[in-house]
Parts: sequence; C-alpha cells; structure tokens
Amino acid sequence: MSDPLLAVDGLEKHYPVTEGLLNRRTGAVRAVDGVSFEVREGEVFGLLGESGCGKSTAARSLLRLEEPTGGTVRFGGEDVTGYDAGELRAFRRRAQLVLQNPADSFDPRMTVRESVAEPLRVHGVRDGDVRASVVTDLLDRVGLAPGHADRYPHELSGGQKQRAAIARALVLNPDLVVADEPVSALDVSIQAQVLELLGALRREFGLSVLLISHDMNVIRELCDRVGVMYAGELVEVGPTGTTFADPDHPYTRAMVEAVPSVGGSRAGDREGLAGEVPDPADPPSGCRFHPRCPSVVPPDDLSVERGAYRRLFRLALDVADGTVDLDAPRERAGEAPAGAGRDTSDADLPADGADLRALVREAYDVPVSVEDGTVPSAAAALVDAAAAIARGDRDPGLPSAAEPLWSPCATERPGTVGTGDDRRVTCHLHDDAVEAVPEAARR
Ligand SMILES: Nc1ncnc2c1ncn2[C@@H]1O[C@H](COP(=O)(O)OP(=O)(O)OP(=O)(O)O)[C@@H](O)[C@H]1O
Repeated sequence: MSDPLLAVDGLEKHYPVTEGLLNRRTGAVRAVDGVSFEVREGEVFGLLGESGCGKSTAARSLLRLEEPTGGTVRFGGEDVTGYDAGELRAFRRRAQLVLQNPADSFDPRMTVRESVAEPLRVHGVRDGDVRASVVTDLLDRVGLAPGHADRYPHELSGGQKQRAAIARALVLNPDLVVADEPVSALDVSIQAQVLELLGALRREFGLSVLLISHDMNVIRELCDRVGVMYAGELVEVGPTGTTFADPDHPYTRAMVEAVPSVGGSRAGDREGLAGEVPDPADPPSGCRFHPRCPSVVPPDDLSVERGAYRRLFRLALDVADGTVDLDAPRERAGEAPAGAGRDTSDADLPADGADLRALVREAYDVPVSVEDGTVPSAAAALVDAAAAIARGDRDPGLPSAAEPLWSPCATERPGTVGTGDDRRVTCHLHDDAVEAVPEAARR
C-alpha cells in the first residue's frame, strides 16, 4: 500500500486547567488524547463522534492551527510537527480547512469574487487576469452562477455561501481538504446537494478529504473509511460500509442503532445512548465509554448472565458515585418509576431497612438468584450500600465486599486489536479476539 497522504500518530491536545491569580496548573482538559489514523491518497476519511468528543480540536491540531501537545503528524511523508514558519505556510496551501459556518470564511466587506481570489493574491499570484479566470472557473464548478460572484456574503443563502467557501478552499489546488461539519449548519435539503458537490469535486480533483461530522448519515454518504471518536480517543476505525453494517465497538453500535433513517438525521436522534459525553477534564478510568456501555464486560471469574451483570454494574457505578436513584434506572429503560408518582426524597423512603433494600433491588432490577456463588453476597453488599446512600447514611464508594462485581472496563484501558478487513477496535470485548496492534501500526 502506498504511503498515506496524512498520517496522524498519537495526536494529543491537552489544555491546561489553571486556578487562582498565579494561574497554577491544576489539571488538563484532554480534548484529544492519543489519536492515530491516516488519510490515504484520494480517499475521504470521516471522523465521527458526539459533540465535544474532540473532533474539531483534532482537526485544528493536525493542521497546526493550534499546537498539539503530543504525537506526530506526517503529510506526504514529512513531519508537520517539525515545520518552521515557511514550511507551515506551504503546508497550509496544500491542506485547506472548510468550516461549519461558511460566514466565518468571509470578510463581509468583500465580494465573493474578491474573497475566493484572496488566497491566490496572498500566495503570490500577481496577474489579475489569471486570478479572475481561476475564480470564474471554480465558481462555476461549485455550482454558483456568474451573477453570484459580485455579491456580498450576506446576499447569499447558506448553501451558496458554503459553495463559495468550498471554492475558496480549492483555489490553491490543495491535496487535502479538512471539512469540519461542512453541512450541519445548512437546511437538510441543501445538505444533500453540498455533500454531492464535495463528492464530485473529490473525484474531479483527486482530493483527499478529512470529513468531520457528528452525523452518521453524512459520513455514510461520503466517506470511504471512518474513525469513531469518543471522549478524545478513537474507539474504532474501518471501511464505512462494513463498520456501520456490523460495528465492533458498542459505542458505534449504539450510534448505528439510534439512527433510524437515511437523510436528515441530526444530533439528538440518538435515543438509544443514555448519559452524557464525559468531561474531558476528568474522563472515566479504564475504557472511557464504560459508564454508558450497554455491553460492559464482567470480570473473568464471574459467571452471570450479561443482562443481569449490566444491571448490577449500573448499581455499582451509582454506589461508587453516591448517585443512587430509586427511579432513574427504570426511567432510563423507558419504564414507569418504581413508585409511580411517589417522590423518593429522604422523607418518603421506607423507614424499614428491609423495605428500602427491596426498593433498591426493584429499582435496579437486581437479580435475586444468580449462578455464581460470589454474586449473592457481593450483590447484597451493594444493595446495603445503595440503601445507606439513599438514606444519607453513607458516603459514596464501592464497599470492598462488592468489588468482585467491578468490571475490567472500569479499571483497565483496552488495547487496540485488528479485527480483519482493514478494521481495528479498542474495546475489552475484543481482548481475546486477535493479536494486539502495536501503537506504530494503529493507523
Ligand atoms: N481552548 C480550549 N480550552 C479548553 N478546553 C477546550 C478548548 N477548546 C476545546 N475545548 C474542550 O475540548 C473538548 C473537545 O472540543 P471539540 O470542539 O474539539 O469537540 P467536537 O467533537 O468538535 O465538538 P463540536 O462538534 O461541538 O465542536 C470540549 O470539551 C471542549 O470544551
């Protein structure tokens, strides 16, 4: 296989968190935390993930619009992270960024013609006639009428503005276009047209494209391969068709299952995925997806049915956090709360300990009989602790007797394994599946 156009290895962007007048560093926002992928010649590679997972930061860092705090980026075999100012200027000519809001690409006082021509002028094309003919040709190719050229940005629709922004990105004949949510600010009907345009231009110009989107349908439409990001990390990479048809990672699977139809899906359609994207200043230990994971892995020596284990683990997580909620688990599952209409505030909790424990068991659907001898006592300890937390008699934290229930997903970082056909996944479900992929080969 030929060298990729762009090779990103262990890319990291941490923002310092500071406190006080002296700006003492107290932590870091791990916006991008060791991301590796490649964009091959002529391919469209998609970065998919929920809002806040670090997609835009990854794009800005690999283009060195912000300095990465770790990792390397190679472009055409050269180390971008080592470029001096002159080399960076040449790189910026070859790698162009298209933003979500096309208005950001334009000076409101310049006509479309002037804006699209500007990069040519800045990069030394002095001949005005040459500039004019390049611009006229490009505006035509992106589907703008000649009459649009002398309009100001505010006189164009959103779709027309994005077409003009794409023309501006292409005017220096780049090798790579990084398109960050290029259609998410547009009406659904216009999105399809702009995506089609990107696809056509990519074929016509032999471009490589890094397409960033939270929308699975946008990625599906245009991308040859996809990298799925979660909380600053890539969890799965593979060809778009096979990855979406049969995801290896539970996060990808949850996203696929939550997007019912092709065309017009937007963020918020993902009903299947409960909970929030974690705070990148304090990401979960082990696998970052474990608090939301519907397929969390039981400890090796525990033989419990998967569904029962997941419910026990949910309770264990809530006990560890001190957030025991006697109604929420049922509501999360779309069922009526345990006490239908009854407020489980302190005053209304059953005074009798056995009743309260029964309420915990019911709310979390804790299995009463399980195969393994360890579970009843660990589960009982968990239920006791949950009841005590609900009453306000106990601090958060997992009781030691319940530790056998703790999932390796919560403590051990999963390795990355190849699962065949140009696919790889970072998930404990696949720990035993295939040989580990070393860091250097993870792209
Ligand atoms: N300059 C900054 N300082 C501190 N934190 C930042 C900074 N820029 C981004 N972040 C944080 O980094 C995380 C990733 O942000 P980023 O914008 O890259 O995510 P995203 O996946 O592109 O989401 P969106 O599509 O909403 O932009 C977020 O939690 C964000 O708040």
